[in-house]
Amino acid sequence: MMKKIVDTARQAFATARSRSLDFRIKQLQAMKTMIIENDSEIRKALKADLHKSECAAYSYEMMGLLAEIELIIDNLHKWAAPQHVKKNLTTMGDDVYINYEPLGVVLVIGAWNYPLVVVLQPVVGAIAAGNAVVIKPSEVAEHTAKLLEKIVPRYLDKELYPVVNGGVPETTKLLAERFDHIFYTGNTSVGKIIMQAAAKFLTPVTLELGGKSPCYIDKDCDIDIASRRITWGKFVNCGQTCIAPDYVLCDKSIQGKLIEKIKETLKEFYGENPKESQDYERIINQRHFKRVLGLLQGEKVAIGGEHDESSCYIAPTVLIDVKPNAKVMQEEIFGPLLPIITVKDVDEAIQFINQKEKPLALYAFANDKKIIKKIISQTSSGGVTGNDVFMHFTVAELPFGGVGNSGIGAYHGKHSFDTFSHKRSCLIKSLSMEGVNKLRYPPYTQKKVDWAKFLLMGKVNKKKLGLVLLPFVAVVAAVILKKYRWQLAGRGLQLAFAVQRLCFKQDQ
Ligand SMILES: NC(=O)c1ccc[n+]([C@@H]2O[C@H](COP(=O)([O-])OP(=O)(O)OC[C@H]3O[C@@H](n4cnc5c(N)ncnc54)[C@H](O)[C@@H]3O)[C@@H](O)[C@H]2O)c1
Ligand SMILES: CCCCCCC=O
Repeated sequence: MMKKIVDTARQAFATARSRSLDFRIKQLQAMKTMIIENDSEIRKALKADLHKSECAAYSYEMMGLLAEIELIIDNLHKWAAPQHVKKNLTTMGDDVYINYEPLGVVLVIGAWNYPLVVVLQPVVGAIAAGNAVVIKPSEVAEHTAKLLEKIVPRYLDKELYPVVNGGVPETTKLLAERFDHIFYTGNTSVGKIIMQAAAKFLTPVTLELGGKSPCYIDKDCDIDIASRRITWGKFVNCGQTCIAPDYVLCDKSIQGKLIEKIKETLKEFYGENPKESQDYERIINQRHFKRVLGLLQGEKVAIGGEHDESSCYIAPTVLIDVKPNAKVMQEEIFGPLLPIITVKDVDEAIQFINQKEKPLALYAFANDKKIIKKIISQTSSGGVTGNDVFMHFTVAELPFGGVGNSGIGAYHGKHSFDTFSHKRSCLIKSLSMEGVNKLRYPPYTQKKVDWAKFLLMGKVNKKKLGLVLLPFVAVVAAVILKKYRWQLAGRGLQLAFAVQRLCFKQDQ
């Protein structure tokens, strides 16, 4: 069955219909219509999967997707146009450009936490670049996965963009097929499985993974503002956001104030009891509920800690005086627990961050921008936001992706188009001017090498460059001295060529 789906997509790609820019734009417009016409079904599915409110479903999933589609539609002609490049003296008369061409059949595998946008946003980029795309939503967000399987074929070309649902066995079968690119969003261990499967066919991969994204708060900082921004970023979607601040690093002297402000903010955001708030999501399933709860064991709870297994509810929870070797510090939390670890200064924070795998995001709050710049220059992460959370993710011009353990490659906006395109180097020469090519044909002489150096690399010693230019200077001088122009020009040229020959001979 998987073979048939992939073969059909490949045959459809071979018809070349997905290469036409008009076709791509029509498909993207159809996807936009799909989201608008199925607005309420999408919101219902997201509610059923993660208890997302109607507003959250729109703001965190649909809006970003619609904005991405519009951005791509508006810019596609410009991005897809051949890009002419700077030429050297030997290619001056040629047509030299980069041609953006589709890769072929792409596999997009999505995760469950933002099950609409993390599946469809890469698909938008892949369609824009002219590919066929096999779409594999996460089975863990089953309502959204089923909805996508139902609605995508109603709007998009069925052969070029099939939706395949299923769990590990189905994905394993899909991965046995040959693709021209695999774009995977999910955890790091499965990322390694994907890369291994891709290696069999030398298929390039984009791996959008996760990790423990640190959040440093300098003691000289507006704690009130920092707490509000961090509380939002940590607890939105019940902590199940790839770029959520995973843990806080701060001076012990501000820990108390931080707790107090986070408590106040939680009350403002979710009321006295977050369980009753329509804006507070749930853990995706019992397996993840148990995993997250397991990370709480033995820790000092400063805020929250309440939970209810039957509804997969875990209250926004803050842990204090957490030891660096605690269980909660060994894996990405991906749930509503915020450990605070105290450090004595920014240098200790940097050291702490650098001892761990490179994270997907990094946050730093400080009044003094130099401290933020210092952290940026002495650490590495997929992206950084200073004095806020998430914001680098929202700028389409910035590539979104990880580094090291948090991922390979990036997407969003033009970066998505690039990810799913092959940049083909093209040069078209005329069949005339064969004389110029003598330089590259045997028999080779030092004179030819010197000319090649000059023409290709612009490499010539100043003395020699002066001599090369001498004939032209002589001509100009002769023109100025109108009276003797032809005689002088002739003599000048003769003289210059004689000196030049002498010079090249000496070098050989
Ligand atoms: N970088 C990003 O953009 C981004 C976005 C969302 C989530 N994430 C990360 O994803 C992780 C959470 O997602 P998850 O991994 O739990 O999602 P998941 O369980 O939905 O898995 C992701 C996909 O991998 C497939 N899969 C699972 N096991 C597999 C296997 N053994 N072989 C082949 N395919 C398999 C699933 O079918 C699914 O489609 C977190 O680490 C989070 O940080 C990253
Ligand atoms: C507003 C943040 C959305 C992030 C979605 C991708 C990561 O989980």
